[in-house]
Amino acid sequence: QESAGEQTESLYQRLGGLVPISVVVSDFIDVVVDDDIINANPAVKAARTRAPAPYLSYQVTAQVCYVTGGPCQYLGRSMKEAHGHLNITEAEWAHMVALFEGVLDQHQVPARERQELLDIVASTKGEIVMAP
Ligand code: HEM
Repeated sequence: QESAGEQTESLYQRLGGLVPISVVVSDFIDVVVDDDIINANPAVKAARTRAPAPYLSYQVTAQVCYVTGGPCQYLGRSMKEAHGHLNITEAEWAHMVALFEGVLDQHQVPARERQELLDIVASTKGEIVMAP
């Protein structure tokens, strides 16, 4: 079972499915919405009324479930539509990645899955970072 299953298991399966994914995403969103460096961006702070933490957790969980091969649909906006007006800077991006790494470490996500998640996040940078 081990040797046959391992090659074909999706990232979604290797992460343990929707329960651990939703917990990690929710913790990550809570850390980001509480963070002083991220909240120093006035457009991001202002967007919190429109997009409160539970809503972001829901959308990001659906997105992660979907892109990792899980049984979800992501029906939210594109990353460009969701972030284009937020003037997110390189420094804010780097800080968000560090916060995400911290949450992945807290939850002891294994090295391979951790790297795949970081690669997925990195692949969205061009659509999200709008300022130098
Ligand atoms: C520094 C980095 C980021 C910041 C500060 C940030 C902040 C935000 C904010 C404020 C919103 C709500 C925007 C609005 O409704 O006006 C939002 C939406 C969203 N973000 Fe991010 N975000 C970041 C990176 C990411 C990344 C890396 C992902 C996933 C790969 C992501 C996924 C989403 C999703 C799925 C939504 C909801 C889209 C919708 O409402 O349709 N964000 N983000």
